[in-house]
Amino acid sequence: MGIRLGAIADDFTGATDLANNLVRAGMRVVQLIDVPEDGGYGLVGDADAVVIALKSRTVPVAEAIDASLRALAWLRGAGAEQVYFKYCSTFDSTPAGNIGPVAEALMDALGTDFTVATPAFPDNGRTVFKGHLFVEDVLLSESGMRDHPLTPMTDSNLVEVLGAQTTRPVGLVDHTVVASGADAVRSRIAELRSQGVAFAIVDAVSNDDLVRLGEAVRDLPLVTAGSGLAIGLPANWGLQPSSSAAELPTPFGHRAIVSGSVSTATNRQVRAFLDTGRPAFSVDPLRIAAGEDVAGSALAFAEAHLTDGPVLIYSTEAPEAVRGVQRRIGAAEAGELVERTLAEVARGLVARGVRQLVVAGGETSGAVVQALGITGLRIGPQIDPGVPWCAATLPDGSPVHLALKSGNFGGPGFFSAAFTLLEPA
Ligand SMILES: Nc1ncnc2c1ncn2[C@@H]1O[C@H](COP(=O)(O)OP(=O)(O)OP(=O)(O)O)[C@@H](O)[C@H]1O
Ligand SMILES: O=C(O)[C@@H](O)C(=O)CO
Repeated sequence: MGIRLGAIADDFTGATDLANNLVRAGMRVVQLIDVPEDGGYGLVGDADAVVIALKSRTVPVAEAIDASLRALAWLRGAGAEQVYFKYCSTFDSTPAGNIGPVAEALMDALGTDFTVATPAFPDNGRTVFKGHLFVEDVLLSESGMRDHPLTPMTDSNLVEVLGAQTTRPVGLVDHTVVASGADAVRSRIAELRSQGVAFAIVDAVSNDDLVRLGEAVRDLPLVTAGSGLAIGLPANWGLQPSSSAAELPTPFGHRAIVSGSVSTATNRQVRAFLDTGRPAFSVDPLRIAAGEDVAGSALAFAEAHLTDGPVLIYSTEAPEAVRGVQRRIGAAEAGELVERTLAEVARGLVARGVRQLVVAGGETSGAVVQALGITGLRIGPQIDPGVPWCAATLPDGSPVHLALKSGNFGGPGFFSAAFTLLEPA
């Protein structure tokens, strides 16, 4: 039997976020890092859903389309009955894309003329009302996303934002319809379709809205969304929440955290961890740029402290300090140097017996997972909304537990809470 749902996520931590919501709603899920070469269908096992993690959010449009179509072909080969294109709950994109152009390419490949779009994820404060996206209590355009270096979001009206990225008409299924139930949503979709509308932004302010929407989109070959819509889909295959969907092997080994995220939530989490007095090593990008062996120093520090871990290795700094570094050595250069160093640190930690590793930051997670040679993740229990523990196998065959945290996810005590969750009850 093939998989039920095949998903394509435009970044690493976003893929884990989606997989987490599917698991919580009852699906067994495998997350793959990029499209497997040479088939690789053996990785699927007994999974109900496969999420392929791409790094396509901010690459040139043609590259994003190409990677997404390769992922689609693989998922269809695995038997996917429905396809889910996952983007960020803050709709991270520019007028050039990549959400609109990728969605259009997937629609064409699937031979469908219509899909829905909603980044709503109420558990993390993302809601859509009258087509406008809110982050907690403020409009997207008034949130921190307005200053994002790559995808500044200065318009909260998603009908307009998506409209600028696609040649096809964009409509709205508004909240009065969603609140009336799945049949009302289906009727509205039929009406929009008859008017030649190709995309419908769908309002959702609660999990109940997403469950109703999930039921309504049962027969669409393609859905596009943040991770929120995932809570409404497994029931379409008769699957119900069950703790066995999130079972992972027993964890062992040393514990560490690698944080290259510079987001507000991670800054708070690093401060809270430092306040506990546990061992922590700060990675300074300027020392890396000066040619010092910062990874070596970090690993020497970690080695001395792993037995009283978790140990934190972090480059996380407040925006002011990050801007200062970027002015000195350039944003792209700083990012690359830090990612390379933290990836080397992660490899060294694993070589020193770390088998429970938390990584903070989407780009950082991508660099770490690639450096560790991991090709797939089995999704386990949720630490905080959007962030589960995962189990993976290293190239030498040994197991490792990983938690890949999006920059803005998780409560202040996330780092300590993550390890507590793995302890026997
Ligand atoms: N102190 C620093 N100075 C400059 N750049 C840094 C510093 N620390 C980390 N970086 C870079 O900033 C980028 C952070 O991106 P990353 O995606 O890992 O985290 P994030 O943006 O906070 O989280 P997310 O993308 O999950 O929302 C990386 O390229 C990282 O290498
Ligand atoms: O949807 C979200 O907010 C996250 O899964 C994400 O994509 C962060 O990069």
